[in-house]
Amino acid sequence: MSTPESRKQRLIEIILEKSFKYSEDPLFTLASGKKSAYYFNCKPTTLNPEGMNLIGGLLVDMLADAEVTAAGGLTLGADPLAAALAIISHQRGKPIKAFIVRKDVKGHGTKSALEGDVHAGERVVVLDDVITTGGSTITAIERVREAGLVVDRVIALIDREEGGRANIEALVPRVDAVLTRTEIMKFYSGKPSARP
Ligand SMILES: O=P(O)(O)OC[C@H]1O[C@H](OP(=O)(O)OP(=O)(O)O)[C@H](O)[C@@H]1O
Ligand SMILES: O=C(O)c1cc(=O)[nH]c(=O)[nH]1
Repeated sequence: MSTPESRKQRLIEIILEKSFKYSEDPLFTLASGKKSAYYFNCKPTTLNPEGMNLIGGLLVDMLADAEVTAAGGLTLGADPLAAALAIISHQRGKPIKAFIVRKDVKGHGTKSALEGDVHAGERVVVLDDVITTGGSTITAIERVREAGLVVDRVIALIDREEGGRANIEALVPRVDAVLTRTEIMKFYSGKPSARP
């Protein structure tokens, strides 16, 4: 039978196989403008059927005691996480709705910043696939609050452990990560010289 630890272990394997990239020349440019020799392109994991199923289950476990009605974050990284959580939470009998925070407020029609069946006063989780500086997550938190929702906590798939978590903790009481960079890199078998 699978345990949360064995499911996390399998998720790490998928991330290392599909999402971890290393390059010293050229370096990756990050959302914050920082440069890095490594990059987690999470989409091949978060859009993978097994990856989605594992992520949805792990998020449901992490939210077992949370009184929240919905989860979502800044598009695009958060979207597959929110969808996976919505489906698995429904299957487990405690549904958590998905929502999407637009990068740009829609210029016509509803002119909305948030998409989904969410309403002012609801208690929600803000998701992100990666936290580096926390800037993207903080943008999502601000938009969510502007819409009148209450942020219960933040959950990221991967915390790169570069200070972003502390930046978010200044705004939200609780910030969790499914995995940290350290937990993932323990299982990286690339050249030692290529370790971030
Ligand atoms: O903590 P930060 O310094 O903000 O960096 C992390 C953010 O960077 C990536 O988003 P990106 O801007 O690449 O957008 P995408 O998800 O639309 O690809 C990732 O999905 C996080 O949201
Ligand atoms: O900081 C970022 O922009 C970033 C880092 C990373 O590893 N993965 C990602 O999607 N974004």
